[in-house]
Amino acid sequence: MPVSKKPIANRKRKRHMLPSCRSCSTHTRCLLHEASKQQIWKMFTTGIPLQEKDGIFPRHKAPFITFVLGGPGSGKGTQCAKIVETFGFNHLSAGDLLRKEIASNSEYGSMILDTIKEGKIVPSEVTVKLLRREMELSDNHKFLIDGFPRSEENRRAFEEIMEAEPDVVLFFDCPEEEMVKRVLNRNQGRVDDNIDTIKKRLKVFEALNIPVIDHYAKRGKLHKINAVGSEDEIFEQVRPIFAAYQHEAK
Ligand SMILES: Nc1ncnc2c1ncn2[C@@H]1O[C@H](COP(=O)(O)OP(=O)(O)OP(=O)(O)O)[C@@H](O)[C@H]1O
Ligand SMILES: Nc1ccn([C@H]2C[C@H](O)[C@@H](COP(=O)(O)O)O2)c(=O)n1
Ligand SMILES: [Mg+2]
Repeated sequence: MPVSKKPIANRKRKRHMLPSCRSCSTHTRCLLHEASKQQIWKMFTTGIPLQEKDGIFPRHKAPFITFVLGGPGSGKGTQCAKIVETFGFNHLSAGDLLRKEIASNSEYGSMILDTIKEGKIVPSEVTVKLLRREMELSDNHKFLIDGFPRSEENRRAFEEIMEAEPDVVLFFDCPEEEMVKRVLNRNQGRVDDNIDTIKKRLKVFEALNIPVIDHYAKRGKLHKINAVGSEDEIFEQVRPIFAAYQHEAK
């Protein structure tokens, strides 16, 4: 499933619209440039436009963040596609971003591949860095963050690094036997779609993801969806959640 509708070339161009350091003409890393990016992020998460003197193009909208949770094969990606179509969100799948890192032979690629094959969770700083990069490059302030946070460590890292919390958390609640059936029928060539890895992923989901779900339930942010039924039936439970927020998220 594509992570972004925009071609890479356009996304790169957008990054170049960001100001470079005042003291150099390149976009290479330097302390001033890093500070400038920090300012952009601060503004992005607070929604407070920077002043003219900051030398940064102002963005006026605070991000609207939805976390999409559920076990392996519960239908997160399928429902995200429908939410994008109906409500115009930018869909960021943590799993897709990690698989892209593997495919691009990045410095973390082999570690990510080993972790995914084992059904375990990739260290949070890697995943949060990938999400943050996509969010910084996005023109769209409405984000669906699919398959994240997978653990309390993921959740805390996001809150600390991004200085942001989700507005909405969706939980697709699906029985294990249904999830196993769906994953084994998925046929997308994923290295983790085999019975051994699925069993491990289900254990990791119970041990690490359920506490995150409980956390957001206690904070009144969780929307539990019954993930059994046709795709359209499930979407009819999702639709009113975003319809209610549509004004706020615009
Ligand atoms: N309501 C549904 N009924 C039957 N099959 C479904 C339903 N929703 C999705 N599927 C199918 O189940 C499989 C898993 O769905 P999907 O990839 O959306 O799950 P996921 O939660 O994103 O899984 P993962 O965490 O492994 O990425 C896909 O083949 C999808 O077409
Ligand atoms: N926050 C995340 C999300 C995903 N991963 C790894 C481990 C998952 O089993 C795999 C596939 O994710 P999915 O496409 O099923 O959402 O990616 C992770 O480590 N941390
Ligand atoms: Mg998925």
